[in-house]
Amino acid sequence: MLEVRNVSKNFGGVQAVQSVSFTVGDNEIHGLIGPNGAGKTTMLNLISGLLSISGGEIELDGTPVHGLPAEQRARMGIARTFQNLRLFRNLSVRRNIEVAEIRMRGSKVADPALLSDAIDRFGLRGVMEHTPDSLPYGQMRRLEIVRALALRPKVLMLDEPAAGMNHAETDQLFENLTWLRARHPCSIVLIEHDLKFIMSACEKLTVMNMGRLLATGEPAEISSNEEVIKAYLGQGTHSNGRTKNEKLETDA
Ligand SMILES: Nc1ncnc2c1ncn2[C@@H]1O[C@H](COP(=O)(O)OP(=O)(O)OP(=O)(O)O)[C@@H](O)[C@H]1O
Repeated sequence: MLEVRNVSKNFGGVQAVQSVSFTVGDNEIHGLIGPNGAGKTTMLNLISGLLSISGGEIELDGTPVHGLPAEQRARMGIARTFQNLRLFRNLSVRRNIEVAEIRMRGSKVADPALLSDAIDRFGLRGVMEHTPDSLPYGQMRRLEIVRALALRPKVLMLDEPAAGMNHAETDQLFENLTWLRARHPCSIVLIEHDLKFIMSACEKLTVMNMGRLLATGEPAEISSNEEVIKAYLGQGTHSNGRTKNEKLETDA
């Protein structure tokens, strides 16, 4: 179980995260949502250790992790993908996966069967010797997820995994995450703007707005929460589940 308690982060005068608390249960798919600039990516960076907290506590299975370096947290099972992909562009897909494994575990492949199954499931088997740049965007995002599995995560954090994907790819991603949880039980924390995806994929949601916690609970509770509707959902949802803001950004 991942517990975030009263966590804050200041960048100089900017209070990006202000005393936010939420809990991610074992084997739960938990969505982190909110408008642009709400502090979602900052929260993922604080949990993974890319940034240090200004206040509060983060615990994994009762062990405080907020004082530990990112690599140690990764070894304990906190894995993630990035909003802007961070793949080794000059290495093959195979090496990208192996490097993650070597760096974090000190052994080549900790769970070869899991990785092999994930490579098949996420459609990477036929492109193992290709470099990431030669792959369609959706496949690069899938590679990031498989690479994170090399750490055999307890908590897998995905920053906008459906960004840039078409409807068919988003549906496939949903099926893949369902498959993954059955194959390798772990908690999944998802940042996503695709509300249709998030509402069907997640069992719990945490909503942030301007650095603060707006609400945390089950999707049905959240979608009828007046404050959430006012700050986020009420921005106008399009048929693809995206908000007006995003549509405008896409159009720009
Ligand atoms: N390294 C940084 N230095 C200064 N300010 C930062 C830094 N990183 C984030 N911020 C600020 O913190 C706030 C929260 O940003 P963050 O990227 O976490 O939001 P977000 O909810 O992930 O937004 P989006 O949905 O657009 O990705 C914003 O005001 C942002 O400008």
